[in-house]
Amino acid sequence: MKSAKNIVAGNWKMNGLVASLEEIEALATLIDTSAAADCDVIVCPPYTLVCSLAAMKKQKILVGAQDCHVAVSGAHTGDISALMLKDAGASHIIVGHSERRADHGETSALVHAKATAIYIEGLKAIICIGETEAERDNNQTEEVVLGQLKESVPDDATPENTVIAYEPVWAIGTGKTPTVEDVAEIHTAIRKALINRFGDVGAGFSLLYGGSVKPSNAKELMTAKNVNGALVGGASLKASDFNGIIEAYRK
Ligand SMILES: O=C(CO)COP(=O)(O)O
Repeated sequence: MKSAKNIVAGNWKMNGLVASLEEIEALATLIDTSAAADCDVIVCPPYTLVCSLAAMKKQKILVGAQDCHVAVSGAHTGDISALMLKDAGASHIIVGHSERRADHGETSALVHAKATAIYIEGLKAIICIGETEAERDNNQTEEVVLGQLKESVPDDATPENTVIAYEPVWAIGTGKTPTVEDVAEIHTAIRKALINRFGDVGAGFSLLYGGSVKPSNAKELMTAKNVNGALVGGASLKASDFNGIIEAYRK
C-alpha cells in the first residue's frame, strides 16, 4: 500500500499582480536555503500569473490554477480550459472550491466533470469539499463532506491525478479552525470512504486540510491523523508565512 504524499499548496484566490511574483523569488530562496521539506509545494496564482510563474522555472515550486472549464475550447467567453492551463505550464488545478460553489453555484456534478477534463489533459485535480457553519451546527459535517466526496470525485481518480482538500467553509479566512481532533475525525472518515470505494489505493490519496492555516498552527494541524498537507489561502501570499507553513514538513 502506497502512503500519501505530503503537499503544501497555496491558493492566491483573486490576489496578485505581476509585482507579486517577487514573493515567488523570495519563497524559492527560502526553500533553497532551508532544510529539505518532506512535501511538494504548489502555488496557484490567478490565471493572469500562471504563465509568468511557470516561466520562472522554480524547480521546487509546482504551478497550479484555481479553476477550469469542462470543455477543451470553444465559445465560452471568459472561461479557461484545462488544456490552456497545461499549455501555460500548470500541473495542478483546484476545482470545487467553496467560493466557486457559493459564488457561481457550482455543483458537485460540475466539479466531477471538471476533474474529468483535467484528467484528459494529464493534469492533477485538487478537489475541494467542506461543510458550512450551519451544516456543522446541524451535525451534518460527515454527511455533507462524504456526499460531496462521492459526487465530486470521478471513478477514474487515482492518487496520481487527484488530491482531496477538506476545507470547512466557516474556517476559511476567519482565523477559526476546527480542533485537531475534529480534523483527524473527518479526515479519517474521508480516508475510509476512499478505501471503501477504491480499495487499498484509497490510502494513497493526499488529503489536505484548508482554512486559516498559518505558521503558528500548521505543525499541529499537519500532524493530525490522515492529514497530508495544507491548502493555504491568505498565508500563501507572503513568502515568509508560506515558508513557515512548509516548515511543518522540515525535520
Ligand atoms: O480557502 C482556502 C484555501 O483554498 C483557505 O483560505 P485561508 O487560508 O485564507 O483561510
